[in-house]
Amino acid sequence: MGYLSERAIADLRYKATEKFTKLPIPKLDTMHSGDNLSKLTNDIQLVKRFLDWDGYFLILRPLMAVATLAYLTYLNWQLTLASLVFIPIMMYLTMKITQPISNYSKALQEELANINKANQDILGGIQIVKSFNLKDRILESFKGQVDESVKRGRVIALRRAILAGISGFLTFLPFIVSFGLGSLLVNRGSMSVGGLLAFINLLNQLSWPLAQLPNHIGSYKAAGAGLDRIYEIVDIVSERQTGEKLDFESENVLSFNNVRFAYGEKDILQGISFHINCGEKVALVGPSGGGKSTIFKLITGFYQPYEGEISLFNNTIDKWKLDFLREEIAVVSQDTYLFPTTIKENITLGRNFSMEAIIAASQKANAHNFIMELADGYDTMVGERGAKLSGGQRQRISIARAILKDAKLLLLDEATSALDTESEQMVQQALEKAMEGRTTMVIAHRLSTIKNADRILVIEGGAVVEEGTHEQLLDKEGLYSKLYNKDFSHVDQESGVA
Ligand SMILES: Nc1ncnc2c1ncn2[C@@H]1O[C@H](COP(=O)(O)OP(=O)(O)OP(=O)(O)O)[C@@H](O)[C@H]1O
Repeated sequence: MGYLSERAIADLRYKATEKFTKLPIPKLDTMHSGDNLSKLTNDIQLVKRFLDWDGYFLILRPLMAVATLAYLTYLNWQLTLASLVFIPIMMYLTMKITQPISNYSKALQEELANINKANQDILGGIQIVKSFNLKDRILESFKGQVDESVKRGRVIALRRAILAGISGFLTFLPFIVSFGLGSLLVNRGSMSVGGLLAFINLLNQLSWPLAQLPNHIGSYKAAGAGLDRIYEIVDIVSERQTGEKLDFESENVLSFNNVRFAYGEKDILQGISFHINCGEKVALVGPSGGGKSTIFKLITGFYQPYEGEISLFNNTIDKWKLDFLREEIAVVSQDTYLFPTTIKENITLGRNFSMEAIIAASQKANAHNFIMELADGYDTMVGERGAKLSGGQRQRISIARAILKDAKLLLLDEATSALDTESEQMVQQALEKAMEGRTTMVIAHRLSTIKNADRILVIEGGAVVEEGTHEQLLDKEGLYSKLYNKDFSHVDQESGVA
């Protein structure tokens, strides 16, 4: 049973974790990682406890009871019948009392998941909690959740305790009956003292397993509730796995044709059309919330469905197998995620590259020098989420990653977070190197990137409202010119670029 339980739990863990890698991003947007982790730990633990312990007894004890019952009947069927008259009552009460345990267990597991969520929010936002002095407020609401989980746990404990009491009492009754009735039979000479003692001894082998049954049934119900919650993930329909590996060689790298998209009820893209040819650098600019990042999310196939047509490398996105398509798209996003491992592994992401190639990519990304200054160079551990590196260093690592990937299409989301001037320049140079000779779409926040682009798309309210080069757009005196005058004209004057 131990072997089977370990295997089953490992399979369940793998199945749930694998599912997470296949979940559609819109679905993941609606889930909380604290709840997900709770399912992978607390709920799986419930199932494990049942398989390790109660499952075994749930099979063994009824078998023992049946075998014992057969032998008791053989010894003296009248005494057996009289002693076991209480068993159906016990069974009935057990069923009645354990019935709601699975619902209570589910409620308890949900409350434990809420506690996990709160823990994760507190730990993830610990600097905000401290700097905004949120400690008391947060702990107060956390205490409320803990108290609620205790309340729900107590309801289950109370049911189990009542059950244990009733079953303990009812399993005692057969002994009283068999002692009383058995003594009469011995007096009458229709049973020997030895026979009665053997009967009572055996009766113990029947009533003890039956007395334990409610506990095992309670655990079975709780495990079922845990399993239900795990299957809430496993049963979600995966992201599309169909499609083909098509040819990446194409002059027409990317095109949107009248694309409309909504997050749920909220319309975001209102019929966007544009195309990018091989080798072009196109900058997306426009007011916050206009839909620039949403365009990236559609290109990588993260969000569906949409209206209109999106083509990559001359084929509509639905013809591509997404895994293959993503091989040739490199994304550098604003919030760089680094895994808690070495710098080298964060750049290669587990793929096989020669050290020369890794160094060359890091040099282009302006990262090599700072990496070599670290105690363990490329083998330096970066800490959770890259906590041991500065914001600019993290960005350069993610640029090195993208350069090494050497994908045909680069999607860059320039960071808006403030970096000091030197770090900013380093990142800027790294981005320019990454874009060299590569088809690039960049959500641009820096004037130099915008000016270097072959074309600029101005996005507002989910539509391309202007398109052209920097000079052409300034001449139009439209939205771009307004944005430029508001955000950048002073930069040009200071740097003497204009
Ligand atoms: N996952 C999501 N679910 C629901 N709404 C979303 C989601 N992501 C973005 N939005 C909404 O879609 C709109 C467009 O967001 P998007 O991130 O594409 O804008 P953006 O132009 O990139 O903005 P910014 O320049 O501030 O990054 C916003 O109103 C935003 O609130």
